[in-house]
Amino acid sequence: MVALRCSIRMEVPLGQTKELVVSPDYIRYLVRIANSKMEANKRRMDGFLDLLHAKGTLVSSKGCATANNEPLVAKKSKDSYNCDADNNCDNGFGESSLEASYLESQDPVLQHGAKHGFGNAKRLTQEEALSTLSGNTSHYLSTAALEITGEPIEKLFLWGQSACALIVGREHHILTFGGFGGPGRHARRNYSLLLNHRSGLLTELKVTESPSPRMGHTVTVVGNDIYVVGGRGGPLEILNDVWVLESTKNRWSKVDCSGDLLRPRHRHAAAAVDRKVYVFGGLSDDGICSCMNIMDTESIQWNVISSDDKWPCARHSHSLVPYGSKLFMFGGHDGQRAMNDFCSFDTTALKWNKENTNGKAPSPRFSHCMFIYKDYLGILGGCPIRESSQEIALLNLKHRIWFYVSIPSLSQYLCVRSSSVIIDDDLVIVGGGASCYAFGTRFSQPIKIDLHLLESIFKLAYNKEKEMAVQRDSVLNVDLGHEENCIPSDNVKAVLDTAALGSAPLVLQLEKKYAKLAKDILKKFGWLDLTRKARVSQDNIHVLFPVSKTFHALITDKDLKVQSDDSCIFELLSESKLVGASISLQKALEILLLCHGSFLKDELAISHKASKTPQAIMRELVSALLDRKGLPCQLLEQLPTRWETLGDITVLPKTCFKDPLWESVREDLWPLIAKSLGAQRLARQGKIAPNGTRDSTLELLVGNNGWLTHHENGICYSLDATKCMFSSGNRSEKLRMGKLDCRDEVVVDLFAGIGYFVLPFLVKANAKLVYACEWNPHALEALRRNVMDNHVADRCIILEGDNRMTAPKGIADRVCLGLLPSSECSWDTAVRALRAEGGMLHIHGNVNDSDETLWLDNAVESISNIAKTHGLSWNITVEHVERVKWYGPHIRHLVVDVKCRLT
Ligand SMILES: C[S@@+](CC[C@H](N)C(=O)[O-])C[C@H]1O[C@@H](n2cnc3c(N)ncnc32)[C@H](O)[C@@H]1O
Repeated sequence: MVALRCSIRMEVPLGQTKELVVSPDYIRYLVRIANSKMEANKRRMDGFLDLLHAKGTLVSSKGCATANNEPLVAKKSKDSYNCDADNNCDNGFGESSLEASYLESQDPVLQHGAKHGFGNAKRLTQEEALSTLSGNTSHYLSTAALEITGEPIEKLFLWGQSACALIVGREHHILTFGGFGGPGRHARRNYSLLLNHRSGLLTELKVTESPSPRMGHTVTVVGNDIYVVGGRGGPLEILNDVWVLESTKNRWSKVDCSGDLLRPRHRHAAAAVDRKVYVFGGLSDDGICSCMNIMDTESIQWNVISSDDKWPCARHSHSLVPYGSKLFMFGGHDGQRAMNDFCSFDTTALKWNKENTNGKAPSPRFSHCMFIYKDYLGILGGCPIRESSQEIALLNLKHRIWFYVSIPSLSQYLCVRSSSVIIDDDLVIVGGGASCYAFGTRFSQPIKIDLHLLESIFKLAYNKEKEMAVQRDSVLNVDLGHEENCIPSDNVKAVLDTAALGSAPLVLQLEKKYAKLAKDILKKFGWLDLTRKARVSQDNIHVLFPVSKTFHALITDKDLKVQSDDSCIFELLSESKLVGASISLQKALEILLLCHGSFLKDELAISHKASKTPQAIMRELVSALLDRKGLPCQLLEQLPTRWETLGDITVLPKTCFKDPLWESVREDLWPLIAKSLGAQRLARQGKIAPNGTRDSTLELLVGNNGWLTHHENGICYSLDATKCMFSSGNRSEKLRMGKLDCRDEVVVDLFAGIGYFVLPFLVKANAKLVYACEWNPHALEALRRNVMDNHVADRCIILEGDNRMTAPKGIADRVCLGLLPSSECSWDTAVRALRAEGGMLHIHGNVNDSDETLWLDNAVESISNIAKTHGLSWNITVEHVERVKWYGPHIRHLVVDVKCRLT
């Protein structure tokens, strides 16, 4: 049967073997509708993109679900999800812009928002994590994308693979087997890969025999052996075979099992305890399984355990992990919906139990990852993709409390059908991805998450929870009245539980009648925190004064005694007497105590603090650093107020951190800046070198290498940003070139670079052929990669060397001359490249705004003269002038489209 998938859940049958079931007219009708919908969709997307540009708010935004946050799910049949992908999508707009010139401080269009991922490749210190916590932000754990060397990273672009930890030599590695995806045409795979998560080295295990290609199988470690069970080799090939890899011998061998054999299945879950592999659930040809099959790896025998009333329901795409003699199971899909039940299987009693836990249980999901790290069980990712995809749900197995650690950068990775492996303190996530009809297939890069702070985070979260419970029970009032010589207890009620108040900003709450008096005293002694506002409480009875920590410390000092017989205090309570009166600090404190004050956390300030901008976070962190190092706070004026992102590198403008004093703290500084901006890698822009190769002088501040992939206008540009420039200011011009219709044209780009215009000509304008001239070896390396990555290499001829020597002659319909400040050196070459009948030249140049007419006249005249000297009788006209961007004060980057026609 051939059908047209015309929307997510609707299919239109078109034909079956040797027979059309609809008329050709009907097919034409469908194609017409489909095309007009695609057109309408494109217009909407273009409009959306333009709006984002106009608002200057284009930020990196990866990993999306549908509008209602439901996953886009492919259903093969009514009641099963046995599709090859859990379908969700990437919106393809993972881009932002980088400005390479003077414009970085001038053009508001380029003032794109900051990147809001909070991933951080650096291992946080405990101190940093704690300060982050007390700052009330919840981004505690650092994530880092693994930089893969050895085998191409595409080999790891798989989902439905399975992985485990394996010791090779003395080092732990990750072994991953099978899965769907891989380099070239995606397919089910059967290669075994070894990944060193520290060095990023990826190698393929050379094995003589191997299980057949598959996905949705399991990989389970038993001692030194690794067992692969079942999986799906194809729509009609559901498997139940068992293979073992003897890690010491690099040999896979098929296990000849006996006993109550496993029904063929995929998307089951497996875990091992005491040399037995336990398999639960999965999808079989007969439906979803609910049995527990146990394979004893010593007797090589399968057993099935029958269900009882506590038996969990049938499911697939769930997860199972061993912990002592127990197996914990979470989530999965029962054919109707995603689940979030959490139960355990006791491998000694062979019984299932529903687990009782405290705190909010993780949201329902399937195809997620689950792991055990020390006494924590963690869950992350899975379908449906929603906000919770940016956090790890953690269960403290001792206290049985769920808590959550938010890692916003996780949203960049599709942790769907991925594998998670714990090695030491690292959680490594390999594989995973999804496909959706609208945006195609996307695979996740391998990442690692440093878990070493988990214990501290739990303790803090736990204490905070306790503290909130204490607050809820209003037990914070500490009575001071028991002390000798103190004012009687009914006179003084101050909330003084310092530990409970922690480091939060405080307010002193007083009845309104004491407001004026208290304010005067607080002001007089500098205890009022002037950065926050005093306000009336919600009950309208009290006034809340923001107070400094010093004041809180003074008033909670044990030695503070209020002299009840000191009549002067009561006299001073009269406002008129206080004004101008000279009172001691001791007396001032005593008066305030008499006002029945209580200390509360300043919830308003806390909530403001929680939503701090990256600028504010940066200022706070750097200010503390300057303080620690004894550097002047005036340096704060050199903090950047804006930045750009290029691929995953956050690029600061070249104007920031200029003072040489910053050099002395650079080791501490750059990681802090990266942290405040949520950047994986950080760089500072340099001037584009005014040399023939227009070299980048971008300085990498955090990160090891400058290679990145930047997406713009639906094209992916890879480059080493420390070697080659990338001007986002030219974006509109790239768009304009991409909008041309070049399908019958031969184009020559005389200054191809990494493919700035070559790619729009090929990918968007569908040029028949593009000759790309370039002489910079770094740009050439990127260009070669980019034409491959954008699948246009077959229509691009790369000519290495000086275009004046290499450019073809008499064949071009269009020539692009994208060199600044001037491309005049190759105008002659451009004219000679055009066909004898003429064509179009796109001439770039930097032009003083008062000289524009002069420049245009000069261009037309020069091209006419050059044509004449080559015996070409052309009529030369200016078709269009594009003002691309301001390059410097009064200097514009212009492009003139010069049309050359045979007269
Ligand atoms: C980087 S792009 C220019 C992009 C942008 N319009 C600008 O200049 O700001 C220019 C490229 O042309 C290359 N180039 C300059 N002169 C060249 C020549 N005579 N032959 C071949 N390539 C050349 C440089 O190596 C560089 O990669």
